Amino acid sequence: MRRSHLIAGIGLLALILYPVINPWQPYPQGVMLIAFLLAIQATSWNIISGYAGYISLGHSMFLGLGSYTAAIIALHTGVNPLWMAPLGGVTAVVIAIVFGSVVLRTRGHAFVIITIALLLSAQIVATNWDGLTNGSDGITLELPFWSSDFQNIPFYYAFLLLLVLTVLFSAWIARTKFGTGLIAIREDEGKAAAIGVNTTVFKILAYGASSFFIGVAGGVYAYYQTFLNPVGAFAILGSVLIVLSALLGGRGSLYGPVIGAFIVSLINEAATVYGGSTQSRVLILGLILVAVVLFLPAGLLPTVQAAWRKRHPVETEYTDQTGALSHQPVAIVRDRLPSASSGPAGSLSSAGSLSSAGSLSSAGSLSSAGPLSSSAPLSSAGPLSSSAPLLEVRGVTKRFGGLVAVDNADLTVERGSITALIGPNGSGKTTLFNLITGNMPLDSGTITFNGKRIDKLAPWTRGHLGLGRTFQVTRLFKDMTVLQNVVAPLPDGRLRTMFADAVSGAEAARARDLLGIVGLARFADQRAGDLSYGQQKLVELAQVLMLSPELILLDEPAGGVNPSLLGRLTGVIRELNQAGVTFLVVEHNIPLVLDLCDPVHVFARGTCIASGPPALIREDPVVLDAYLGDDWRPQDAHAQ
Ligand SMILES: Nc1ncnc2c1ncn2[C@@H]1O[C@H](COP(=O)(O)OP(=O)(O)OP(=O)(O)O)[C@@H](O)[C@H]1O
Repeated sequence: MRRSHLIAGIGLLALILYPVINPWQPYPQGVMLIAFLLAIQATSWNIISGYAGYISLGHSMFLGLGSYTAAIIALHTGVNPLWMAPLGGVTAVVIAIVFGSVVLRTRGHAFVIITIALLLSAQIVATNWDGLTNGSDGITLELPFWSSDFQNIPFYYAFLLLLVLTVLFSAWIARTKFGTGLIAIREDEGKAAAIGVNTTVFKILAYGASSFFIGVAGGVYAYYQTFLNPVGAFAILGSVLIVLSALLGGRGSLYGPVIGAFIVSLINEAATVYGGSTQSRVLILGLILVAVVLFLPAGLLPTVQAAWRKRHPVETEYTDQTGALSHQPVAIVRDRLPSASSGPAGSLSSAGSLSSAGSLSSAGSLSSAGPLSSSAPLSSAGPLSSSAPLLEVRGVTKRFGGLVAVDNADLTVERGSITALIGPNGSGKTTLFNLITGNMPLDSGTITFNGKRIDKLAPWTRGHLGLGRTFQVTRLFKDMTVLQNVVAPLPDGRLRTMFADAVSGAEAARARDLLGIVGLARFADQRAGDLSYGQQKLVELAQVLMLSPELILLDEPAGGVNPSLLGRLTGVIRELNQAGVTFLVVEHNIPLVLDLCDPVHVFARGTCIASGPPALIREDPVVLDAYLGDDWRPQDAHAQ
């Protein structure tokens, strides 16, 4: 990255000096400033479509909105449109946020089509709102007040300045938790919500942020052109050029859209000049688009960077299944948990059990007894003295069409327990997890967490309240590093938290501590997708711990995990439980469940048919029937 910044800095210096060295050449200056304009648009587009993964094919709408705003105000007030350009940015942001709050409810192809519809609607409004826009006759502005001898130079520097600001803005976003959240949304929106990312607000803000500098540039562009009409201002080809630039250069990277925009602008200009007709450029650009999609799906910059990394490999550690075990035995976990002297009653004794001074019913929360590291409380757990259950599910039902996946189910999770939820395949366990964490809405019933009704709350709000979960199949953000994955969760929805540095000192230290607890600290800087499946499960646990959860829902933690790593996993669960974290575990590995959990709830056909300590559950004929007999029905449980 440092090398990229250096090259970008040298390139910028050359661009600043170019008109000084070559002041009397308006044509190349004009070509360059149009390239800057396209780069501003592609870099802005990258925020919503590259970082967050919501592809907009109507982004040139914001250029038109900025142009019209500056032109209309200039026309009515007599002020130079250049000074009105920032208002073009404000208009773009307002429109983006208002419409974004509606259209961002869609995703995939639907979102792409709606953004095109928005662009065309803007064109229709501009054509028909004669009183404001002068309709299809368009608006003619005064010529620039400076000499035509160096007419392009002020525009050249204005667009270059805007481009620098846009790139800095985009780089800043990428460094914040907001940026990490956008990438999390792109990679797995459901997972992002589960780790506290308010996906609705993030997407709307990203759409707004992606429009501002385009709107400002639109104001400057109106003055550069001195004429604008609806067809030119809201042209679909403009949007296609933006998308092509970002795809060619490298969507999601910082400098990729800029590089792509420079290339596309030059090809566009060459095709227009040498291609015989302006239509030939459409054909040429279309062919380039096809070639990029087929042969350069990641874009130029990421492909070059990958080739560079291949030629200059960095020594990385081999991440075998047992790599974590061999270097960080479970015992190290104890060292990182609060010692008896580090906090009030309720700390762990050196033996790893509760000291006599504190029990699960002591007034102080174990989590508040002391952080895992000096900076980080393990859990935001409320007072453990409360005798009320931590989680209560009452009469919850969820239907998928005619299938009743969860049928009037009740479930209680006591504070400080490791509660199991077992049952045959398809009995509704994962669906119940999804209902508890808010990944899907329930049809009826109530869910109370820590005395508060949560069944109507968004998944991220439940996360902020202290409800964490892991998934049946790990859902790490595979292209982020292990450390970035662990710092990705957001503990609250405050703007201050959102715009804090993604990997800041104290937080990074806390994340490394948590990785130490699961025995993977030395893999912090490796790509998460390169870890073994079992290691990814452990990273996911560390990730959830960043939210300081009171209750962690583990969906099949042992599934697909090498037996050697399984010992570490259960060891970590026990240690965390002793430090105050409550667990609800869905698991098919029955020996593991009976060893680790108490109580055990048994689910069949969407409802709880038996509950009790493992010794009783092991012997229960109803449970054996539910697992073994296909013809079993819930009423059989009552008949026994
Ligand atoms: N999104 C969905 N749409 C339709 N049906 C679904 C959906 N999710 C789950 N189901 C159905 O609901 C029932 C319960 O599924 P669920 O995944 O909750 O069971 P489970 O007990 O977790 O199973 P397993 O142990 O195999 O993971 C199944 O019949 C499943 O096919």
